[in-house]
Amino acid sequence: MMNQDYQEELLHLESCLSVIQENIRLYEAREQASRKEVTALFQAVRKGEGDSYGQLVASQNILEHVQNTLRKNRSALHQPYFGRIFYDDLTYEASECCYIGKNGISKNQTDVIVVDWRAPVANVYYENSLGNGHYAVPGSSDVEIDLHQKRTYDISDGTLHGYYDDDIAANDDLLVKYLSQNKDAVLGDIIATIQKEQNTIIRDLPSKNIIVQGVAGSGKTTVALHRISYLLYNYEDLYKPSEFCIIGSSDMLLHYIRSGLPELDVHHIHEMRMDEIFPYLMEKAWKKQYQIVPDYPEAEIKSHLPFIRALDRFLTELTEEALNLSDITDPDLGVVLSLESMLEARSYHPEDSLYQFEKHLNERILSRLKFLCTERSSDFKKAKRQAFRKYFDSSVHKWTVPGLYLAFLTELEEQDSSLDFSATKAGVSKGKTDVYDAAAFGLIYRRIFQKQDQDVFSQIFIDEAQDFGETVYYVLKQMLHDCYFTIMGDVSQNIRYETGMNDWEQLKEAMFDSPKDSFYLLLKSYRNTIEISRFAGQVLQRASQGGYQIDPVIRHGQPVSILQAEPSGLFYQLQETLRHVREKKFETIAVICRTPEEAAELKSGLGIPLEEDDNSFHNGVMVLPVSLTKGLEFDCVILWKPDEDHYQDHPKDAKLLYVAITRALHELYLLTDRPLTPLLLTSTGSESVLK
Ligand SMILES: Nc1ncnc2c1ncn2[C@@H]1O[C@H](COP(=O)(O)OP(=O)(O)OP(=O)(O)O)[C@@H](O)[C@H]1O
Repeated sequence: MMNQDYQEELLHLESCLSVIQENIRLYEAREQASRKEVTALFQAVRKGEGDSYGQLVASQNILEHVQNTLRKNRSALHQPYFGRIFYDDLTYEASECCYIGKNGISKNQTDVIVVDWRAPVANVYYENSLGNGHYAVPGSSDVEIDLHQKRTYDISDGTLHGYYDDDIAANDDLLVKYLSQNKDAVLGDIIATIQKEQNTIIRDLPSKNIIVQGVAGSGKTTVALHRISYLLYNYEDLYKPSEFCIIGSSDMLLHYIRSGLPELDVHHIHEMRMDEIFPYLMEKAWKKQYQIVPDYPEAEIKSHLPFIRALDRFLTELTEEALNLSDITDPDLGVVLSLESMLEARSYHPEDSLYQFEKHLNERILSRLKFLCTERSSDFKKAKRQAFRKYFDSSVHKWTVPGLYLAFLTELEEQDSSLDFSATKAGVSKGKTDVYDAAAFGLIYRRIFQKQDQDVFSQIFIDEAQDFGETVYYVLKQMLHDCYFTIMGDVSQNIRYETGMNDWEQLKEAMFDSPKDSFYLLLKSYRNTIEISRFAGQVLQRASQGGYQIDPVIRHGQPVSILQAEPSGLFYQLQETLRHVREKKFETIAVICRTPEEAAELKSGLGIPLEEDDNSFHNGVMVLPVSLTKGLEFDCVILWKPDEDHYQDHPKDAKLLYVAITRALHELYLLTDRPLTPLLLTSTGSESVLK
C-alpha cells in the first residue's frame, strides 16, 4: 500500500507539472507574438524607419528571454526537481520547504514553486547536514537555519520512481544510476548529484584565484562550467557573460565544452584556445604576418617560470634605462619635475607600461610648466612647452616586439653558453612563434607598448591547464591584471611532458597573490567503472610516481579486454570489436591511436572521411590520436597497439597511456599484435572476451 507521504509527493509532482504545462502554453503564445513583432521591426529597419533599430534590439532581447523561459519549462517537464529541503529559518523565524531543480519555475510569474539550483538557499541541499547550520547569501549576511530533512528524488519523464531521505550517502544509488548511462556527444550536467567537494569549488567567491588538481574523471570540466553558471546567476550585477572566457587546449575540447553551456543557461561567453588568447589581447600589436606554429625544441626552457621571469627583468631594466629618471631641470625655470615626484608617480601606477608611464610623466611636466610659467609671456610658454612636450619618448628607439624578444634571447645566450635559441630566433625572425613566444610577445607588449589597461575579461577559466608551462599563466596574469582565474588540471595527464606542468608549485607562485586564493584537490573519479579505474591506477603509478591516487565511485562493469592478434589479423580484430561494441548500442565509441598518422591510416581503412573528427565531437565511432582525446570521454574505448614501441616505459608515455585509458566510461578494449607495453604489465583484472 502506498503510504501517505508517497501520495503527497505524487500529488505535488502532478500539481507542479500542471503549472509547468500552463507556463509552456503561456510562453508559447508569447513567443509567437514576440517573433511577429521582431519580424515586423526587422522589415521596418530595412526600410530605415524612425527609431526601429533600438526597438528591434529590445524586442530581440525579449524574444530571447521568452525562449529561454520556454526552454527551461520544457526541460522541467521531464524532471521538475531533484531535491527538497525542509527547514526552519531561524533568522526570519519561518518554516520553509523548498523543492530544488535545474531551473527555477514560478507560478503566475511570481510564486516560486521550484528553486533554481544556483540560488543561495539551494546550497543547503548540497552542503548542510541535518540540524543547525547556515547558508551564505552573496552581498548579505548568512541565514541561520535548522535543517529537518533533505530528500532526493528519482524522477524521469515526469514520473516519480522513488525518493531517498537524509544525507549525501543516500543519493549514491542515484549517482551510480546516472553514471551507468550511456553518454551523448554532449557534455552532461551533474546538477542533481553535485558532490560536496565539487559544490565548494562551484560556489566559491568570484574574487579569488582557484587552482584545482583533479584526477581523471573527477569532474573538473563539469565543475568549471557549473561555476560559470553559478557566478553569472548570482553576480549578475557584477558580470556580463562576455567578460567570461574559457581557455582550452584544442578546438575539439572547446567544441565539447561549448555543447554543455546552453543546458546550464550560459550564453554569449568567450572561448579560445591557449594560442589564440595572446594575439587577441595584443590587438593590433599582433601583426597579420605573425603566425603560431608548433613548439620549437627550446620550448622546454621557454615554458617555465625562470625564463619568463628573466624576460620580465630584462624589460624592467630596459624601462629603467629608457626613463633614466633624475631631476628634470630648466636653466630658466629650475626644477621642472623632481626625481622624488616621479618615483612617487611610479608607486601610484606600478602596472603602467613604459608607454603609459611616459605619457603620464609628459602630462605631469606640462602641467608643472603651466604652473611655473604663470607670469611668463605666451611665446616663452609656447617655447618651453615645445621643448618639453615629448621629454620622455622611447619611440625614438624604434623598438618592435619581435626585435626586443630577439635581443633578449641573444642576451640570454651570451650570459649562459649552454643556451641555444637558434630555432626560435630563426622562426621569430620570420614571424613564426610557438605559444611560449606568443606569451613572451604578450609580456613585451604589456610592459613596453600597451596604451590602455586590458579589461576585456573579468573571469578566466582554464581547462587541461597542465598541458602548458607556467609561462603562459604568468603572462596572462600580467596582461589581465584585474581578472580572476579558475584553473583546472591534472598533472598526471600532462601530455607535453617537457613543457607542461608536472606539479603545481610554480604555477601557484605565478598565479597566487592573495591569501584568499585557493588550491583544491578532487580525488574521486566519477567517469570510469572500478575495473577501468584500477587498470588506469597501475599506469598512474608510473606516470606520477603515485602522486594523486584515484578514488573511484563504486560502479562495476565488464573487465578490461586485452585482444591479441597476429599482425595480419589485427585490423580484422578491430572491425570485429567495433561490430561487437556497436551491437551494445553505445552512443560514443573511440578508437585511440598513439599518433595522428596512425589515426589517419585507420580512418582510411575503416572508410571514415579524413577530415571527420578533426574539430568536433560527435556520436558514433571516432578515430583519434591520444593527444586529441584530452578532456573527452566515450562510452567505449578501443586502444590501438598499446605495445612497447608505442608507449615506452617512461613517465611521459605513461601519462599518455593514462589519458587514453581514462577516457572510457563503461568498456575498454586493448588491441595489440605485440607484447603489451611494460607500463601495463602489472595490470590485473583484465581478460579476453573476443577471440
Ligand atoms: N557529481 C557528479 N555526478 C554525476 N556525474 C559526475 C559528477 N561529477 C562528474 N561526473 C561525471 O564524470 C565524468 C567526468 O567529468 P569531467 O569530464 O568533468 O572530468 P574531468 O575531471 O574534467 O576529467 P579529465 O581530466 O579526465 O578530462 C562526466 O561524465 C561527468 O558527467
